[in-house]
Amino acid sequence: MQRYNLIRNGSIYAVKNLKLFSYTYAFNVCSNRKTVNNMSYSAKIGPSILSSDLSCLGSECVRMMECGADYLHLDVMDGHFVPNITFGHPMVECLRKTVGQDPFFDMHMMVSRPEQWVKPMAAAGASQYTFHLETTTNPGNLIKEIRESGMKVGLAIKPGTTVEELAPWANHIDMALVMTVEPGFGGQKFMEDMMPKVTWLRNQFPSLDIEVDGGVGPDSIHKCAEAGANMIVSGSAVIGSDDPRSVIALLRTVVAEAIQKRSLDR
Ligand SMILES: O=C(CO)[C@@H](O)[C@H](O)COP(=O)(O)O
Ligand SMILES: [Fe+2]
Repeated sequence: MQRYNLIRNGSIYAVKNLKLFSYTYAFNVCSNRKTVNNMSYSAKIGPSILSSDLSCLGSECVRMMECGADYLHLDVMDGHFVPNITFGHPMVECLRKTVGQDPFFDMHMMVSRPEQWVKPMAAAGASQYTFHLETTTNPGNLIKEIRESGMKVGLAIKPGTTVEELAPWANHIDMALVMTVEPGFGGQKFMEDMMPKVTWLRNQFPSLDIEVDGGVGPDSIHKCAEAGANMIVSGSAVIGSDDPRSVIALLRTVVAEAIQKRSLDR
């Protein structure tokens, strides 16, 4: 019942924007892509597999891709930067063999000394290396090392870190990650008070991929989309659902509609 209501709300939102839909049909939410007004990002949903049965990670990754995920968000925790431990590059190597070369692996590196895992993660098949600004004194050098290893660069900030601290690096990275929970555990409550960071980043850097992570699901996606996030990590809301395909589709539709609206408002 709850899912039905949310989807209905999504439809009401679409009807309100019917006028926008008519003359932008060529690049509407069906293609999930727009390139007008120098904005070139799209809505992407990346399930966090942290909430899945960890003894079945390979099949869970395959299942998420089959349910329409755009990418996979893999949470690496070292028990030092965060009070929890997950897995490292050997697991990524196994997952890559299981899912094949296509799925995009966004590595959320919740580790101290992220420099030490760049090369092993690249060799294991990681697509993007998202490190925390709080963990290094030399982000510029780390960004360079990640690029030289052939991966995309993501830069994450914890709730207590200001977005102004991230800003000097924004033109040098592929994606900014605004954490919407304290990193360390899945299933926490979404922190709505992080949304001004997303809004600020979207205004300052109109083409940047902006990811939100933590407590994001059908109840919080409208806030994220309106603020300007386009890469959506969702763990328990997707993995714990009886119908992950519908949840992924709903999240993507809400974000795609917000992107389209923003492009036309400019
Ligand atoms: O990085 C983290 C937590 O530290 C996240 O990726 C969570 O694992 C997302 O799970 P939900 O909050 O959506 O359940
Ligand atoms: Fe994460």
